[in-house]
This record gives sequence, C-alpha cells and structure tokens, in this order.
Amino acid sequence: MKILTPSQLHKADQYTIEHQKISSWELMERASLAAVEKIKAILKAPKPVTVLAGSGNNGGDGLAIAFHLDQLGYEVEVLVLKYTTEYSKDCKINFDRLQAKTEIKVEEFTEDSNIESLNFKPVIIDAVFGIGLNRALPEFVEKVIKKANHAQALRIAIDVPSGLFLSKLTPPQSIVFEADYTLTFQCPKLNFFLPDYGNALGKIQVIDIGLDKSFINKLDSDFEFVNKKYIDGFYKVRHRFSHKGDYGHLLVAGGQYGIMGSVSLTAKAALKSGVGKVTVLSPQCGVEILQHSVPEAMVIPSDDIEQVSPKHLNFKPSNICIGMGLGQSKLAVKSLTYFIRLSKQPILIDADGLNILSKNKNLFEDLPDQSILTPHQGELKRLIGEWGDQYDKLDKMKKFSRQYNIILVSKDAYTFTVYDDQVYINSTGNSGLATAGSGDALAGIISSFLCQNYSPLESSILGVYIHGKAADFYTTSNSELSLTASDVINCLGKTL
Ligand SMILES: NC(=O)C1=CN([C@@H]2O[C@H](COP(=O)(O)OP(=O)(O)OC[C@H]3O[C@@H](n4cnc5c(N)ncnc54)[C@H](O)[C@@H]3O)[C@@H](O)[C@H]2O)[C@@H](O)CC1
Ligand SMILES: Nc1ncnc2c1ncn2[C@@H]1O[C@H](COP(=O)(O)OP(=O)(O)O)[C@@H](O)[C@H]1O
Ligand SMILES: [K+]
Repeated sequence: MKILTPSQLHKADQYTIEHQKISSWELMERASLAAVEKIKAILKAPKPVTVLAGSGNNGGDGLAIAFHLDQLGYEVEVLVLKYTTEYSKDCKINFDRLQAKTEIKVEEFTEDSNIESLNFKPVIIDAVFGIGLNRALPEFVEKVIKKANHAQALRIAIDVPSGLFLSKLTPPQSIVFEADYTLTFQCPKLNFFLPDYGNALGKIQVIDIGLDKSFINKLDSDFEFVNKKYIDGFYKVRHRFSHKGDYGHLLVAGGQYGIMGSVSLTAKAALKSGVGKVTVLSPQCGVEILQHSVPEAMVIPSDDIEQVSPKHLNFKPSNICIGMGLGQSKLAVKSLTYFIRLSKQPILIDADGLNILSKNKNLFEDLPDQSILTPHQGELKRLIGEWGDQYDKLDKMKKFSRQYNIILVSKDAYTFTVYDDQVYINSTGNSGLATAGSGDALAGIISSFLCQNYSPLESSILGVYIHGKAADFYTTSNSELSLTASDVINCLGKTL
C-alpha cells in the first residue's frame, strides 16, 4: 500500500469528488460511517463517548461520527475546539445537523474557556486536527489534549492523532494526542512510523474510503507500507514434484565459544522457512551443540577451536549468511573477507559482520550486488554514520544503499527495507521481538527465501514481514514479555 503525503491525499480527495460525482460532504460522510464501523468493533458495546472536534474537516468527521454514534444509541457529548472563527463548509453542515437532529450537548471551547471544569467520558474520540495541521497547536488546544491524555479513557484518533505533523517532522516536546487506536483514512502516513512520536499512534487501522485507485496508482511515492496484499503479490507456492535441490543450499557462518545459540537460531529459522539444505560453518567447539540442537543442518568444523576460520568448501552454497556471533577478532575479519570474496551471489551480513564492515569499508568493493545488510539501529549508526533528524536518516540510508548497491534492512519497531530509493515499511511485529536472538532468526528467514529464488529485495521484504507476523501469532495468546526467538521460529509454520 502506497504511503501518500497530505498534499497527494488532498489531490486524491479532489479527483475522487470530481470523478465519482459526489460532494466533499458525501466523501466525509463515507469516511465517517466507515470510522463508526471500526469504533463499534473496538468498543464491542455502546459506551459513553466524548468527541473532541476541531473546526476544519477533521472536525467535520468528528461531528459526523458523533451524529451516527448517537443514532446507534451511544451516549455522546461533543466539545468543539474552535481554533478558527469560521467552520469549514462541511464541518458547518455537520455542526448544524447535530444541533437540529440530536439532543447531544455541544460545547464550543475557545482560549477563554475554563479548562478546569473539563471532564471526559470513558471513550475520547480525537477529531481536532487531521492531515491539515501545519503549525504548532494553539495553546488552548494543547491544554485540552494534555488533559485528555491524562484521563482514564480509551483514546481513538480519527485520521491522525492531533498534534502530529505530517508534512514535516513534529517539533520536539510537542503535545500529541496519545491514541490507543488511530483510524486513518485511505493509507497510513510516513510520520506514523518514525520513532519520535510513534508511541502516540497506538494500533493503526487503515480505512479504505474509496479514493480513486487509478489516480492513486499514478502518484509517485518513495514509501510502501508492506501488508499481506503486497506480500501475496509475489509469494510463491511449491510445486508438487519439487525436491530439496530446488530450494537452495544455505551456508551459515558464525558463532563462537559461548555464542553458539546465534547460528543455531539462524539455521533453524532458515529450515523452518523452507530452504532445501543448510550447512553451518562452526568453530570446532560448536559442532556437537549444533548437531544436537539442529539435527537437520550439516555442520563443518573450522580449523579453529573457538572461532570460525576461512575454510575451503567442497560444495557450492546458493547463498551465504554470515556474521551472527562471529566476533570481531583478526580471524573474524579474515573469515568475513574470505567469504565475501568467495560469494558470487548476494550474501547476507548481520551483527558482528556489519561491525567489521563498518571498520573495513574496502570490503564493500567485493560485496556482490544486491547483498543484504540487516543492521539494528546501533549497527546502522556504525555503518552510515550519525544522522540528524529522522528525515536525514532516511536520506542517508537511501544514499548508502545506492552507493554500494545493497539492500539495507534497518531493524526497528517498524523495520525499513531500503533499495533503489524506495523504502518498504513493514506492518507486522511487536515489542516482544525486543529480545536476544530475534535478529539471528530474521537473518535465517531472509537467507532462506534468498536460496528459494526470491530476489534479494523480495527476500528481505518477505522475511521481515513473516518474522513480525510469527511474533504477532505468538502474542495472540501469549504475553509479549515471554516471546523468545525460539517462539518466533516455532510460529513460522503457522504463519507461512
Ligand atoms: N473531502 C475531504 O477532503 C476529506 C477530508 N477528510 C478529513 O479532513 C481532514 C483534513 O481536513 P483539513 O484540510 O480541513 O485539515 P484539518 O482539519 O486537519 O485542519 C483544519 C485547518 O486548520 C488550519 N490549521 C492548521 N494548523 C493549525 C493550527 N496549528 N492552528 C490553527 N489552525 C490550523 C489549516 O488551515 C487546516 O486546513 C482529514 O484529516 C480527514 O480527517 C475526510 O473527511 C475525508 C474526506
Ligand atoms: N519494539 C519492537 N517492535 C517490533 N519489533 C522489534 C522491536 N524491537 C526489536 N524488534 C525486532 O527484533 C529484531 C531484533 O534484532 P537484533 O537487535 O539484531 O537482535 P539480536 O541481535 O539479539 O538477534 C529486529 O528484527 C527488530 O526489528
Ligand atoms: K485527529
């Protein structure tokens, strides 16, 4: 799903209004009715609701939602934060309808109003600002939002949590409505996925309001939100008469004394994601451990007892995955250099492999085109250098990927896969993944797809999606706190 800018969304609204021959009010009504359906599903049964509405079109949505909830028997009160002297045209229509056709108590609130007397119902719907916010919130609006954020209530934002900027970065220390749910229209917005105010979004649900698809398809965007539909577009099914040779042979190189779990998780995750064969090049001390923990994998001992060392292979791996638990000793540098030079196919480098690369930039010259690097944020900083703000980071990632012709998988709460100036933002996963070894599992999953003839970019996007989805499967019936990397691997079967 393409991620669009506010100005593209305004254009898509306009085009849709003209070509579907509907009024802007009808489009607002469509959006609001769809939001009401989501609200009903979230609340399960009617609960008392406070709607905070602005005086623009986001406010118009809020007033329409208040109207329809009232018709459904919800107890509704409305607080209009009047930050402009006039209502927008459609907002005014909805304001008048509410006054004429319901008994709802509508209070207009301005900078002169008394904030102390404000109380909220157990559900707060925020429709103060949407994609139109372009400067700091008026002070009285900030105060109301701050109070709403402290209320014992379930908070639902319509389109965008008020206070979150979309056309630029939200200034530090800004007050933003802290939503439990954000019901956003047509597509998610880029700033939702940046860490600074990412916590304010809660669960993001995208509402298709039927903006013209052909118009949207023609719009340029550097950002794709990777959902199931996107994955379905290239996911392959297996042939009945296939054999293990059709699904590649992965070489995993890594591990050292005391850190054998890393490659063990990588190898297991690769096997559980469908690779034909896995061989692990292991320090001698790890051979038995691997044979016990992953009996399906073959193991080659290194010449060194405690670390991986360069080794002549008597087979040709389809792809190599290297770096997990490798360490950064001279021998580790030698091994990484050896296997980078050996590889003619894209190679996946993770963890210590990335730290070695950061300090030995000459190694990039030998990296096969479209190799995959999977840094977490600390490793990313070592690779691309310090960044200023989040937009600067995005520019640096694109430049880095272009410079070395590599696929950069920047791992975070929302993992960004960057290649060819495009950024693919993953939609799955949860904070349970913030646990040791989950990155090792990811490296195995991506490498596995690489061996199964997905392109390096597809392997990365698919691997990140499936990894997150497996974590989401686990947390449908377990706490995020107890998620381990092994749980992710055990959920791969169901997920796939
Ligand atoms: N036909 C349409 O255009 C549709 C619009 N929709 C809703 O409309 C929203 C966008 O509406 P608007 O463009 O009216 O924008 P908003 O309702 O987000 O903001 C209202 C206006 O306030 C002004 N403003 C911005 N920052 C301000 C500040 N800090 N202090 C005071 N005034 C400020 C701007 O001129 C802005 O246009 C969407 O987010 C969505 O909720 C939906 O109903 C779908 C259809
Ligand atoms: N809060 C979070 N929400 C979602 N995913 C997360 C979160 N924290 C970490 N992850 C994911 O968990 C993985 C952690 O990788 P990494 O830090 O390399 O782990 P390790 O080195 O322990 O294997 C990445 O895929 C990352 O995107
Ligand atoms: K809002």
